[in-house]
Amino acid sequence: MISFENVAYNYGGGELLSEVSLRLAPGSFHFLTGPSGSGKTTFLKLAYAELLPTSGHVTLFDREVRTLSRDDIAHSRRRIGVVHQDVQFLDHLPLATNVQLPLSVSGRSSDPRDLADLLGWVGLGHLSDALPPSLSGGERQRAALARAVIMGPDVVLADEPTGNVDWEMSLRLLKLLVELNKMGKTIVVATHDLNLIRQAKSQVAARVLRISRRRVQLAGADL
Ligand SMILES: Nc1ncnc2c1ncn2[C@@H]1O[C@H](COP(=O)(O)OP(=O)(O)OP(=O)(O)O)[C@@H](O)[C@H]1O
Repeated sequence: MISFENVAYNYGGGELLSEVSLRLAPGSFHFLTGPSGSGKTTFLKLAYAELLPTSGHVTLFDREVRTLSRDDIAHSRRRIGVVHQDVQFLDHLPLATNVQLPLSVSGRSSDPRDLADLLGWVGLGHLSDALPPSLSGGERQRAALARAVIMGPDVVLADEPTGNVDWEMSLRLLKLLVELNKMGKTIVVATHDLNLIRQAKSQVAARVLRISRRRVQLAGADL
């Protein structure tokens, strides 16, 4: 699905990530953890070709990102749903319109029943007409997840999806991500929350990637 081969990245200062080689296999579930500022968001941006590696190779769906045209990148991105750390909505538009925005932007029509099903799945069916500023943190995160999957992506990348919510809501979001994985989607969740990772391990065969001293390594079972 997505692979990194000897990837390094720097923003112009010192190297932030180096010698990153790994493969996110279809249907896999990975957590990505590491201290604040270690490069989790940067890793995710490399994984959806928002950033190109300084050196090494990132391959998306069997194609090296540097060989992709702008259109190819847009096409690949449709197969990747991203839940950003800093969830943004268009505040003057109702929740349902915000969630279906990726479809409208790509010129595809949406079946109102599919949208209702999706909002129901994330537990926001009753809030489809609500404006984003009226939503709680957990509601915003669930709306962001719905928006990330509305195009039917193969891969979901979630950056601290439980960053600003309580434990109960974290578990609810985790359950949704696990359900997506059971539907066959490849999932990567960047998180600081080791309790969430421990909790997930009883529900899904998740692997844990840890960023430490610029390297991304598979963590052992000692979380
Ligand atoms: N556009 C940018 N230009 C320059 N430096 C950047 C840029 N974006 C991020 N950085 C720096 O790169 C480092 C890694 O940032 P990144 O957001 O990837 O870390 P993170 O592990 O996701 O952090 P957090 O857990 O706090 O969200 C940080 O020191 C950050 O300040």
